Amino acid sequence: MDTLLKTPNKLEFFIPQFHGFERLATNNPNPSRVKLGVKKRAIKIGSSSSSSALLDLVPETKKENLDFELPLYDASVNKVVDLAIVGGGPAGLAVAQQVSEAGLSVCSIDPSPKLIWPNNYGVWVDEFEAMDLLDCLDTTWSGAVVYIDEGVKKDLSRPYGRVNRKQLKSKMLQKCITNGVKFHQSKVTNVIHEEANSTVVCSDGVKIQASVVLDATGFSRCLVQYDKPYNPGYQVAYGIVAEVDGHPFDVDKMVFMDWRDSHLDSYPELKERNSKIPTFLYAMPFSSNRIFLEETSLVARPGLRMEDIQERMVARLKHLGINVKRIEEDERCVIPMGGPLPVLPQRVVGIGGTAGMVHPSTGYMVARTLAAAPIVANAIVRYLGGSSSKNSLRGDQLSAEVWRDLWPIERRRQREFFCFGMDILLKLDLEATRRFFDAFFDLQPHYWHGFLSSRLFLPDLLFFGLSLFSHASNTSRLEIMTKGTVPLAKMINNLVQDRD
Ligand SMILES: CC(C)=CCC/C(C)=C/C=C/C(C)=C/C=C/C(C)=C/C=C/C=C(C)/C=C/C=C(C)/C=C/C=C(\C)CCC=C(C)C
Repeated sequence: MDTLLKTPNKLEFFIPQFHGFERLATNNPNPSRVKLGVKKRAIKIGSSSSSSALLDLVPETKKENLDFELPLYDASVNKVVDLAIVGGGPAGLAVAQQVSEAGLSVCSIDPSPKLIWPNNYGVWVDEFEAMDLLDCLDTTWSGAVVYIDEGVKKDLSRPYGRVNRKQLKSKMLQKCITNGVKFHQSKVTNVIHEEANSTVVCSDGVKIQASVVLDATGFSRCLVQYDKPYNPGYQVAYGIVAEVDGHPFDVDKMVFMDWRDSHLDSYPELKERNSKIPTFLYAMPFSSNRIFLEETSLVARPGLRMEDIQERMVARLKHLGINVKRIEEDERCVIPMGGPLPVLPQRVVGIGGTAGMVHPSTGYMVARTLAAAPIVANAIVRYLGGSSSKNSLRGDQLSAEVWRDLWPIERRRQREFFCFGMDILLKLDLEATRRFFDAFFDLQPHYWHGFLSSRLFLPDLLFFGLSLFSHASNTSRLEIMTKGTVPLAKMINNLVQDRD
C-alpha cells in the first residue's frame, strides 16, 4: 500500500502511482478485484450455517463520469505553466480553482479527471457552512447519536451532512474551466527539478514544465517524500449504500458511532476479537428504506482485516433486523492515520493525504483539506507573484514558503497532540473505548467540536485534555494515565525538538 520509493535526496525518482483519491478507498468499479486483495465472496459469519451472501448484492460496475468538455493541455506548445497539480481529488481541484482565479496558469493531471469521486464523505454541517459549501451536501441530519453500549445513548446536537460528490466536483470543475485550467489525462511517473522550474513526466510520454508542482495524490504519496519510518495506524471500514426492508434508526439523526456488541453474542470468536479491537457502526439513514451503513475500525496497528469487518457487519445487520434488498454501492476504506509528516520543506508541495493532513485521531480529512486549499493557493499566488513582481520566488525557496504556510508551528503542535490521542486509542479495548468516548462526548461542545474539526490549538488542547480527564470515570482516568504515559512523553519530546 505504501508505494513511495524513498529516495529523499535525489531530484529525480521513479514513482509507482496509485490513482490518488483522498482516502485510500476502493469504492471499487469492480468489486471482485479490489486493491486490498479482498475477493468478492459470500460472507459467512463464524461457523454458522446462516451465511449471508451480502456481497453478492454488490453491483459489478459503477464508474460514473461527469459530462464535461475539459479543455486539454496542449503538449506541442511547450509552455511553462505556473502550477502543475498531480491528482484531481477534492484537494487538487480546490487549489486549481483558487490559483487559476488569481490569473495564474494551471494544469491538472489525473488518470480519470471526469470520474466522480468514490467515497461517501460525511462532514459536520458547520464545517461546510464556514466554506460556503452548503449546496454541496445532499442530505443533512439535525444531529447525531452515539451508542456507548446497550444502556447508554448520547444525543449530539450538531448537524451532520453527506457530501454530494457529484455536485462538489461539478462545481469545482466548472470554476476551473471558467478560469482557464487545462487538463491532462494521464498518470505521473516522474518529476525532474531544475533551479527555477520542474518537469512532470507522464506515463503517456508527455512532459509538463511548471514553476510549482503540487502533489495531491492522497495516500499514494506520489511525489512528496518522507524520510522517517512510516508507521501509521490504520482506519479500516467497509460500507454500503443499501436499499433495505427497514431499519431501526431515526431518519433525523445519523449514527456517528454505535459501539454495541450484543449482535456478536452467538459468535464467541467474533465477540472475542471485537472485545480486543472493537469496530463500530457508522450509519447515515436517508429514508426508512435507504441507508448508508459502514462498519469501522477507528484505528489499529496493523489494520483490521477487511473480511473480519465484513463478518461483524453481517452479524450486526442480522441482529438489527436489517434485510438488505439491493446494494447501490460499496466501499472499502483503508486510511493511514498519524505517522510522520513529510520532509519539511521539499521541492514538491503537497496537500491532503500526501501532506499528512488526515486527522490522526479521527481519520477525517475532507473538510480540513478543503479549508487548507486557500492557504496553499494564496501562498503559491503570493510567492510566485507573476513574472513582473520583484518579490517573486522560484524553485526551492518558493516551495519552502508554501510548506511553511501549510504547516506552521501551531499546526504541527496540534498534530502532535492528535497523534498522542491516536496512540492512546490504539491501546484501548472495547470496554476502555466505551469509557473513553463516554467522557469525550460529555465535554462542552467547544471542546469536542473543536477537537474533531481541528479548531483547537495548544494551549487550548491542554485544557481539552484536562477537561476530558476530569469527565472520565476513575477507571478511565487510570487507563488514560497508564496507557498515555509513554505517548505523552513521546509527544513532549517531539514538541521540544520541533521549533521554528
Ligand atoms: C470513507 C468513508 C466514507 C468512511 C471512513 C470510515 C468512517 C465511517 C469513519 C468514521 C470515523 C469516525 C466517526 C471517527 C470519530 C472519531 C472520534 C470521535 C475521535 C475522538 C478522539 C478523541 C481523542 C483521541 C482524545 C484524546 C484526548 C487525550 C489524549 C487526553 C489526554 C489527557 C490526559 C493525559 C490528562 C492530562 C492532561 C494533559 C496532557 C493536559
